[in-house]
Amino acid sequence: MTFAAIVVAAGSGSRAGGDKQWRPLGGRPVVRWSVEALLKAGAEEVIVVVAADGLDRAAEALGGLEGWRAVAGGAERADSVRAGLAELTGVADRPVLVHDAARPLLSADVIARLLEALPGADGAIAALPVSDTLKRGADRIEGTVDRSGLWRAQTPQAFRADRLIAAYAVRPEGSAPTDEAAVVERDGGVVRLVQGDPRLMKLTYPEDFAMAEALIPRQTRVGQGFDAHRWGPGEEVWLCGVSIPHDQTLIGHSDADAGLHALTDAVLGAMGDGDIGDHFPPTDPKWKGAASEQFLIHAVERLTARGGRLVNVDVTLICERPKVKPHREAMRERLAEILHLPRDAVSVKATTMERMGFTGREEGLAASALATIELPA
Ligand SMILES: Nc1ccn([C@@H]2O[C@H](COP(=O)(O)OP(=O)(O)OP(=O)(O)O)[C@@H](O)[C@H]2O)c(=O)n1
Ligand SMILES: C[C@](O)(CO)[C@H](O)COP(=O)(O)O
Repeated sequence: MTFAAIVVAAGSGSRAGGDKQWRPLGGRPVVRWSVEALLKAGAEEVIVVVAADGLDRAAEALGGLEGWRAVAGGAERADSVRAGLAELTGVADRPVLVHDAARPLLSADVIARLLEALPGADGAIAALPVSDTLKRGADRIEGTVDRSGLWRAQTPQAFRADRLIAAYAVRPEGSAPTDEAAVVERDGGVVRLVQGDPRLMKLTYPEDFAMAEALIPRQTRVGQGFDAHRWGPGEEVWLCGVSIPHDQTLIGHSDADAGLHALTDAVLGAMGDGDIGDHFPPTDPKWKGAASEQFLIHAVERLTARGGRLVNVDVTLICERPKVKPHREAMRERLAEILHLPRDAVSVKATTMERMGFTGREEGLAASALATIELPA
């Protein structure tokens, strides 16, 4: 079924500390989640209603998406919805879904349920039955409210466009309606209740962001990295971010910390984001003698920008000498610091090759690493 959508994002978000629609959630601006979900579900046009000074921010937050346009809203939510309705094009009896940008975790299932429920009614809204006992009062209980038949209204709320426009055209005295269903009910319309979704929670208070982050569906991925460097004359070697006195050093364009290089590749690998050479070409003089920590930090920053997080890392150093064990805890501590991980999520191990191969002959040292990450699905 074809439909249009209005995403209202013109509020000030004062209870959340301001500007909640532009804040990142799982690596994407809050407003982008719903616009993407509606476009993916087949919305022919999505009108995004923003504050008068928010048009540039909308362009930035929704860059790369097609099928939406922004329009300035008003002082009350109802004014913003009216501004969105005025912008609609297309057939008058087409369904329109009105949705709060502040409810980012919108699923295709909820959209489908609303569109299925609409024929034969004036509207349908996503809602959840009240499941807690309800009390009335201020600092002490004045009564217990019967919760049977009570629902918590969510958005989207779906209507035939012409029906909603007609209902909003009536402007009775009194406080502004807080949702579309109230407007259509007041106008004598029949509005159906459709099963909502707890994940459609409205971001209202600062603490709601942590809750929403936890509700984002994530996929777990594993990346692997391997690196080797040749031994040469020197007095110290850098391994996993720690300097170890030694009678040789590892030769490389940077500080040749093979442990950090393998780990950087493991993080990039888990993201499908190329390898360390793509991001820090060895031909670039900028990286000559560079501390390899910055390569790993860069990889983790790219992960964070995509809304991802590291779960654990595991590095194996392969060499006959130096003995790694005396430095292992310092390496774990340094990696835990760089990666903002608890120590028990960081493992550093070492093995010899029993004098076999290039590490056994002490021509070079090798390192292999695994990284587990979580990315928004
Ligand atoms: N004049 C307004 C007021 C609200 N909204 C939108 O309506 C949705 C639900 O409103 P609410 O969560 O209450 O947002 P704010 O009004 O922004 O929050 P607050 O009351 O804390 O300032 C939000 O997506 C908000 O951007 C809007 O488009 N125009
Ligand atoms: C529309 C709404 O999300 C339904 O629950 C809600 O009424 C909007 O929030 P507000 O705080 O009342 O503006």
